[in-house]
Amino acid sequence: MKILVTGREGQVVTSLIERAGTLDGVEVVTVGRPEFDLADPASVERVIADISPDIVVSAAAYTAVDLAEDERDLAHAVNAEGAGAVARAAAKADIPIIHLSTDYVFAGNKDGEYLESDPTGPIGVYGRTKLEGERAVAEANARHVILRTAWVYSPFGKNFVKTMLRLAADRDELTVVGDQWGNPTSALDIADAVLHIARSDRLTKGTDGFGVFHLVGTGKTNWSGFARHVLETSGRLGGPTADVRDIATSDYPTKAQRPANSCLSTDKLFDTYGWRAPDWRISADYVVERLVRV
Ligand SMILES: NC(=O)C1=CN([C@@H]2O[C@H](COP(=O)(O)OP(=O)(O)OC[C@H]3O[C@@H](n4cnc5c(N)ncnc54)[C@H](OP(=O)(O)O)[C@@H]3O)[C@@H](O)[C@H]2O)C=CC1
Ligand SMILES: Cc1cn([C@H]2C[C@H](O)[C@@H](COP(=O)(O)OP(=O)(O)O[C@H]3O[C@@H](C)C(=O)[C@@H](O)[C@H]3O)O2)c(=O)[nH]c1=O
Ligand SMILES: [Mg+2]
Repeated sequence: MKILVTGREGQVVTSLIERAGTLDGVEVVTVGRPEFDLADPASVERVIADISPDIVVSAAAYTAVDLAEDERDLAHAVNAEGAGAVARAAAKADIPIIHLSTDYVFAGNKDGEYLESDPTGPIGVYGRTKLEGERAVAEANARHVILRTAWVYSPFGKNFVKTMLRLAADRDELTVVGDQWGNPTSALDIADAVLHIARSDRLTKGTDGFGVFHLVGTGKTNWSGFARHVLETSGRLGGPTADVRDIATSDYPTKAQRPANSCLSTDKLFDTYGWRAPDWRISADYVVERLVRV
């Protein structure tokens, strides 16, 4: 099976290359700039047609949440138009698409976990453009699996875990917001789920495996709880550590507003595909271990 993944150095694409390497009969081909630019729909169509994959995994996106507030047009071109172009090219080739989306499509004012059927209501440009992307994908290709994930970290690229470890190397105390709740998710777990779905009969032969699904680490925390866990594990392994002090969102001004609660229920994915992520602490420990033992 030949899987085309969009993006070259992103967390999810890098994790997919690593995890697919453990499987027989799975080939991952990555595409990225300059030949494949989501802001240039003609390049998207050309490259996907040339490679002629069995399935497309749409993992590339404009992910700079704060910068997106100032670069609305680019974020829209990449996350909405670009995603639509990828799904259209897959439809033309008569193959399914697995597309990555985000918890930031929700407003964050629900009590408890969001279901796939809950109303969306993004409160920032990034979330808004990702929601437009979901709609463009669904419209362009009936054979779509849209995976909303959240708070992604990994040994690769830029992410919150690496930021906390970097800051802890120079400071004794970090201040981190304690009033935004969500589900930390390892990109390596996302890769395992994507490969499981891509190889499942439900996707390749069935008709009930399409739609929107939530895919996040099991268990919830807030950003300060996440940071504290990461730095405790790191300290235990001899890596950088620091105390974490809870602050309020209002004490950490950012350009973009973020949801206060974007915890997602993963029952639909489990019921449909039989896959659930490990407890977020288990996955976080594995990544921290890799990061501090280099
Ligand atoms: N990071 C997170 O916390 C979360 C991410 N998601 C979603 O998951 C998916 C994967 O995220 P993640 O791996 O963390 O993303 P990263 O920010 O690590 O990587 C983004 C990828 O997109 C590529 N890219 C950006 N702009 C373009 C463009 N114009 N044309 C082609 N490629 C482009 C980058 O290319 P290059 O390799 O050249 O830099 C990179 O490979 C995204 O859809 C994201 O919205 C959802 C929830 C949380
Ligand atoms: C670095 C730092 C951040 N923070 C806060 C800011 C923010 O509310 C929270 C997380 O910061 P980040 O900038 O890493 O998070 P952010 O870029 O908002 O992460 C989001 O990225 C996009 C792509 C998604 O799709 C989301 O699921 C989510 O992962 O922590 C602190 O309180 N203290 C700190 O020292
Ligand atoms: Mg320190």
